[in-house]
Amino acid sequence: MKRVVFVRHGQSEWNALNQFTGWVDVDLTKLGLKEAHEAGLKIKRAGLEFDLAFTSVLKRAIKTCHIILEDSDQLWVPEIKTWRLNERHYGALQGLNKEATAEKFGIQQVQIWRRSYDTLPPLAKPEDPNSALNDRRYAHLQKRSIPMGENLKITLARVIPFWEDEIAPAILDQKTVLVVAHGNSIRALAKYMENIPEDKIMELEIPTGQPLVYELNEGLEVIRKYYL
Ligand SMILES: O=C(O)[C@H](O)COP(=O)(O)O
Repeated sequence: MKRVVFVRHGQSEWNALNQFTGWVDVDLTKLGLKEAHEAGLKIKRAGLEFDLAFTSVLKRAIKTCHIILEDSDQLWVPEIKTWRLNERHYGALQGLNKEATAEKFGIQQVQIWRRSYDTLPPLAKPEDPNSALNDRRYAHLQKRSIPMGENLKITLARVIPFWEDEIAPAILDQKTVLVVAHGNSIRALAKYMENIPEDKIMELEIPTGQPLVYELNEGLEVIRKYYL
């Protein structure tokens, strides 16, 4: 039987402040570190041994990945980092407080921005200091003509090619794989793997720091899914 384990990073500084985060590269909080250590321990206790780990290019996921591998005594495991597993880019919402934004634009609008499948967030302007990030990571979006902000549909369209090209072949090659990513990149993967319809995916929430195991058959269809 084949296995892939998804873990959303531990609580980040902006999760704690309830701010839209997206591609802003914030660190883990103390609680986030604790969640990562607990995830590592759960994986160790479950006897899960990985052959390969994948994570994003954002430090909250990378650190969670390293803590898990260290605490389960598997720090040797080869690791691949990719922007394709990043959190969805939250456009001009990045850095805004979710509650204050709901007070300004209404709870319903904010819920649409957060959970609608194909509504884009308000787009960030590249020169907007709040969109952070004048850095090379934005070049990935620009080069691919992806707008400065993603909905789940666009997120899925950039996550799934990576699944198809890198993760799925590794699993088919008998490798047990760890994927440490983000709420919305994991939702995109779950939607694809479980064939969850567009109007149902908005109900799926991914908690921080909880290892989610998918058992798969030879054709990579989901047999069973459970949290450790
Ligand atoms: O980027 C963020 O703000 C969070 O990590 C995910 O946020 P969401 O639950 O509002 O999509």
